Amino acid sequence: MAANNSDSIQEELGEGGVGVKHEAEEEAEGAPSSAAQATATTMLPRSSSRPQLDLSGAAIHGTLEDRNPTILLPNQSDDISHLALDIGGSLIKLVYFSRHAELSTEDKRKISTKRRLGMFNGGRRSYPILGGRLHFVKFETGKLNECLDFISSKQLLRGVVSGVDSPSWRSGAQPDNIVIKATGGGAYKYADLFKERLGVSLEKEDEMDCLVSGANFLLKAIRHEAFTHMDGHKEYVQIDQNDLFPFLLVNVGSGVSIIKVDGHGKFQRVSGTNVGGGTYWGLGRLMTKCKSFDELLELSQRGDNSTIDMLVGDIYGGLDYSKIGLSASTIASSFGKTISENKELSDYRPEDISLSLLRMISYNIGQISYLNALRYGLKRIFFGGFFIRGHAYTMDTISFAVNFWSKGEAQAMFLRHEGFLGALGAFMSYEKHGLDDLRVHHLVERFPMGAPYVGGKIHGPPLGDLNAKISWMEKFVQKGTQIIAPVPMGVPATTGMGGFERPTSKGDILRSDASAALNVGVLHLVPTLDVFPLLEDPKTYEPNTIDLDQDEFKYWFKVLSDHLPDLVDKAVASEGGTDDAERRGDAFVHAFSAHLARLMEEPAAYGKFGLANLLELREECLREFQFVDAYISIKQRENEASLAVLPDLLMELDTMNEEARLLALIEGVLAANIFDWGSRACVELYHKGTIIEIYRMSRKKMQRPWRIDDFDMFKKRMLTDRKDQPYKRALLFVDNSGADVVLGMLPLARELLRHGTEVVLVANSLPALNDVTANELPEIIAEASKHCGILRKAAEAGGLLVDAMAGIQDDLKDAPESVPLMVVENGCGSPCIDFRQVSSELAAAAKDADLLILEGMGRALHTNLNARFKCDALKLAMVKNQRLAEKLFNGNIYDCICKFEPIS
Ligand SMILES: CC(C)(COP(=O)(O)O)[C@@H](O)C(=O)NCCC(=O)O
Ligand SMILES: [Mn+2]
Repeated sequence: MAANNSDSIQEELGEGGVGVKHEAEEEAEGAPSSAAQATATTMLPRSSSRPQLDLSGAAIHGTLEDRNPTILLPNQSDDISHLALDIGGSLIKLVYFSRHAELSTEDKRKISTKRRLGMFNGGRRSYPILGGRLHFVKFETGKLNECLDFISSKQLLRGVVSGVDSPSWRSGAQPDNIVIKATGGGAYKYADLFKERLGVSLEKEDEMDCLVSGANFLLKAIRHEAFTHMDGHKEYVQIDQNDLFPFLLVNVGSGVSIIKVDGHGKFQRVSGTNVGGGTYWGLGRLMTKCKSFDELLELSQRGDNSTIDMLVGDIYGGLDYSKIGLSASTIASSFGKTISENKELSDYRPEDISLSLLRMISYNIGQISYLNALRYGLKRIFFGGFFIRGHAYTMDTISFAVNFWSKGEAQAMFLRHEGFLGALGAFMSYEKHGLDDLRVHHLVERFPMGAPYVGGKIHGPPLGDLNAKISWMEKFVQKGTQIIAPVPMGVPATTGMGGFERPTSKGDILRSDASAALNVGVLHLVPTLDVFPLLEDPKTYEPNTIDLDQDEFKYWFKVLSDHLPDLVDKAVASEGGTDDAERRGDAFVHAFSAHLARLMEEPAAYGKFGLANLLELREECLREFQFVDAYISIKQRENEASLAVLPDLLMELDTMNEEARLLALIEGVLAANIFDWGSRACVELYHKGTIIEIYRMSRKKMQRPWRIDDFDMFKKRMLTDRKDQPYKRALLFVDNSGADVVLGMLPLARELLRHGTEVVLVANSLPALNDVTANELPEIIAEASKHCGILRKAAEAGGLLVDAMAGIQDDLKDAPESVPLMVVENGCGSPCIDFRQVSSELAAAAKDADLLILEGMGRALHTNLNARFKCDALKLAMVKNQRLAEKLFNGNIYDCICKFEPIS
């Protein structure tokens, strides 16, 4: 039976603790020193893959009372590379790309590591675009001027190519030479206006071509793009790239196009119908006086179509027509009831009219689509176009029709970027931009603050200007409940038509498009992210260990909400505790809480969401409000304190024999993993002792067997079975700063180096809680190297000590060549790691690795506990959460996990 550390750890610190306040805690409560501040800003450059847009001067147009205020961003200064348009009958869809700032100059360490890893001339495709964001914006065609203003005010033409195939990424071409890609009928109709107003020519792209290439791109490059929607339940569909074609693509715009897609560029428009979104909007506008499509759609939510539609029951005196399987509530004839009643239009409720119209048109589209799928023997139908708008009833109705008539054989699927297929296709048609070769892991979806809180109309990308963002947040706080609360709806009594039963939608949880707008974030193009090559099977790999079902989500919602006050205190202090920092802190709390509330209401709102995503979302929100590194001073304090005792620890270890030392090293890693500022229980412990006291106590409690204890197996591999064949290269995924890395992982790295194993320390690219980052490691290693020849030689060999050791006397000149110690960044800014998206540096380092050591709860328990690799893997962590310990191991908080998974 595994030992239970929990009581003893609490007791030891509760009673035995000397009552000295944790040093880092003191620092965190006050403003950090200016030195700490300076380091915070100089040591941690913003990630090249996650830049901030400079959108100063952004203004919300309209009053605080507006539900959907227009936002104009006049001084957009990003280097916009491409812009493409789909000008439809009702809406103009605009897709544009903003390129990231130049990558910062590589430092010596990185260059040296890359050389060593053979990363130069690595044969990687080089993208003309190094990284950036794809933005999605829409305008009503009737308000074309707004679109033109938007393009010119945001200088979207600055980087557009002149001469389509020779992109000039930087300079603005003379307006007369500018050509932009456009599709849809408006590309013809409004060509002169574009020339006149903006001086640009529209290069027309075939609409069907664009729809298909847009859909193919989305299905290929975005992980959770397609989903089913039945009975109010949304489920993301994993698309197998090798089994995508053929499918039916139904684009429901003003009219409807039905296209059979057989491959990239291989398709045929097989049918269509003139009864589409334009019909709904046009008839609806005439009949209800609604001012916008969204208003009409929202009206339908409160409608009851039985007052307008003729039902089977109306004909059969309230009875079913059971002989042909029609229940009394089936719609026999849309709008049929109105012929027998002596009523005027004004006698009908606009809500009911809107719902009858919506049902009529959705069923019709579903039915025609099904018939075409039947015609060609297709099982999958993807629906796109702005008619759908993420509207639950529309999707349910279409799905119901497809399912009913095909008797479950065919499946209706929807796309999150449904309205932008044509515009994306036009965008893709620019040649040589390199986007055609993107894969799922190259696009990361983020949810910057601008995106979540718009009710459909944001004219521009997410707010990049901090002030605008905060005002937006403050505004959101006032409007928040309105936006995030479920839309109250009555369950309509009847819906079917021509043989359809009504969908059994859970009416009260369905919602309008207002918040479905959330589902489209901004796609970040991150061409440097790779699939980790040592994953045994990337296709079946699932990073998250536990499923965030409703219950689980509720629990983590509470954990993260409870942690917020403490986190925001630290974050504000890390930025000097100024008024500005306070204001940003408030905005951060509201933003993160709003995301949590949104997810609580609809867990699938942002695609398939696991605990790793939730923890990353918190970090993203902090970054969104420019909290660069909330735990910076805590990390520095803990590093200093740990480095001070490292020489003693190393000396003690060196007195042991190999076996005892290996055990002490693994114990050391597990014990030091207690320094985790993301765990509530641990943070409470820190009040009860100094860093060193807690570390000593934690070590003392390391009784074996641990909850999972494969140490003997690991020891056998290291010291007995293949002692003469040491591992060639070990990747050590390090976790927290301070004792965790200094007293835990570094001594273990040293031991591996001693065995002749090259060691690559893999650390976060961006800060997350108190995790150590790749930028911070070289300095820590340089400090540690002052007291340890093994580390020093290896660090020198790994190019880590370029300048840091200047002035230190060289007593190792004659020592033999050492295997190198290197540092690479993992590409993440989260406490967890998703091995489908890692930095190219890490992917290159993995090439010759035959041992992985994953450390910490985030990387080895929340994610990757069940991940299988192509080489030996050792997973080490202390479980610092009672519920997780019970759930995963039937154990207790502070249990330790040492899981060794050799490949043979
Ligand atoms: C955020 C963490 C995954 C970090 O753990 P680590 O990887 O540093 O070991 C962990 O602290 C955690 O799951 N915390 C939340 C649960 C809690 O407060 O108990
Ligand atoms: Mn951590």
